[in-house]
Amino acid sequence: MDSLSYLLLFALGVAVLFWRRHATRFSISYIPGPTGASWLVGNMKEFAYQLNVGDMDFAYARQFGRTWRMRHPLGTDMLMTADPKAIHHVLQKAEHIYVKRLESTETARMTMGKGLVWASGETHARQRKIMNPAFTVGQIRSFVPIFRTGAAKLTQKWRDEISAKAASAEGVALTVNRWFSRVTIDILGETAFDYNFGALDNTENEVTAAFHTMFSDSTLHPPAWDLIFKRLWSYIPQPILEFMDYIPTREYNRFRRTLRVVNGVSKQLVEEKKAALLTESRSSRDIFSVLVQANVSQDPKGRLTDEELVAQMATLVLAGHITTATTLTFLFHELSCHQEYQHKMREEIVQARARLRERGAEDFSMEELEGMPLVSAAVKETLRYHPPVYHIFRNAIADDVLPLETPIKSASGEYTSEIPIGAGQHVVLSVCTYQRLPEIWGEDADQWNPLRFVEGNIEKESKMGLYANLMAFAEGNRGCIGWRFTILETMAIVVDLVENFKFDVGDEKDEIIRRPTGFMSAWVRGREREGPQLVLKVTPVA
Ligand code: HEM
Repeated sequence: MDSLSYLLLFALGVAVLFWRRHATRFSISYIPGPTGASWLVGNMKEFAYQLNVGDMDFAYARQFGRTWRMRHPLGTDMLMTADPKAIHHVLQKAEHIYVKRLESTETARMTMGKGLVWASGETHARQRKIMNPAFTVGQIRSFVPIFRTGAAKLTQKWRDEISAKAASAEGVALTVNRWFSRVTIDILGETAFDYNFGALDNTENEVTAAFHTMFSDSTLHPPAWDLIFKRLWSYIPQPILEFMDYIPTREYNRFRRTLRVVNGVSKQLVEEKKAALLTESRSSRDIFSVLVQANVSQDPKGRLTDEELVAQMATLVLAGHITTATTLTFLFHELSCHQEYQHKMREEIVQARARLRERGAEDFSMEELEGMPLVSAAVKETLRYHPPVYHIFRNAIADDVLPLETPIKSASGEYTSEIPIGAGQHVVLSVCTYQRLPEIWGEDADQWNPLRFVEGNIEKESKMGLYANLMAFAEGNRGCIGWRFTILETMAIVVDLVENFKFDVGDEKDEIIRRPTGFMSAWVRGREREGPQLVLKVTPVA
């Protein structure tokens, strides 16, 4: 497309936007929120450029309460909420009204293809029905040995690395986030396709190389024109939006390059697996085999096409590895800052290992991993305090009334627990703020304290989300399909690493910040040029 076409598309979008804006009978401009934003970009620069993910939300929640308004580009309003009742309504009760924004689904299409994260409506229901059997408790249980093998391999790699660098009692500095990316991608290869990506063995693996820093290369510090351009997507018909595949900018080039590499590998694997399933007598348990089996047992209309099968693989590799690697990164950052807790966790694991030996068992089962209270609490608390998906974006496709637990001042000045919502209204669920509400998590909600999950009654008192009262995995029909997978995988890795190594802060001077790169990621303040990193001092435990 040439520049004139872009301009026409832009003008068309602006015209539609104005038409929609004037046509709507609903306005949320009475809801308190920051003032002084530019008409063109709204508060979106502040939103996308915050130094530390969540700082902006926490400040506004303190100033305006659990629900506030922000300006979107071109003079429109966006509703932000951390109110549990509103979140539950959007994701569960009225999820048919609050659908994913085109901006999110198009980004998903460009990065993962037309798989589960992209799909909506009936296509989503059909895809999800076929994907669900691959994520049952029984299926995840069968993956535990793979998680443990990945963890053992990482442990051995670190031992080799440390010996090569002549370990001293002081330990050796390792850039742990890169290793977490590699181990999680290898585990996904094994569990999803029964395939070895070889990321732990080979730093130059094409898939890991494509993913490495993809989001920071593409989404960190978006230019103003892109923020405005994205605002128009909701008003452009979807088939026209697919022309964005030809836009030659940093973000879109990077997405295309990564999807090309991942699709190349996925296509080859899909062909190989389909052929193997026809000839092999044993039934494989990897996700792809389960998918193909579930697919053939469906009536033809309900089946996934080959293109959709390839897209599911790219979806799982992307959605499944970056999020888990991020959780591991922040968990070990916190453990290195909380030595006492780390020490207690190690004792818990050593005792569990002793019980295992007494029984003559070889390795921890799913139940034994889940039965370590301090390990489990550290995983939950990290997902609470550092949720990799910190915002969930939705767009109302019909008029509705949003219920609130905490009332706000209405347009007439009275307090109300209901916000009239017009079709087309953007709603952002602030997961990071909900997970810091002192009324739910306690007065120390602004601190990483896993003991709240050991001593408190959080999970009994409230029933939000898929796991531990957290919104980190969302909920409803679009809630994370991989939540059990990631919890068990994280525990399996943490147990091995904490049993074998002691973790200390790499450099006391480093301030670790959470940059907004699609998912949040760990960076060192002042050294942003070096990309996402967490360097820790790692010392083998005798
Ligand atoms: C700490 C790790 C993870 C976190 C925090 C996380 C979080 C989320 C969230 C919040 C959503 C809903 C997004 C929305 O509705 O806008 C989601 C959806 C999804 N997640 Fe995860 N996820 C994690 C790990 C995984 C893993 C390991 C897999 C796969 C192996 C996975 C696969 C998916 C898929 C396919 C969806 C789309 C589900 C649908 O729309 O039906 N995730 N995840």
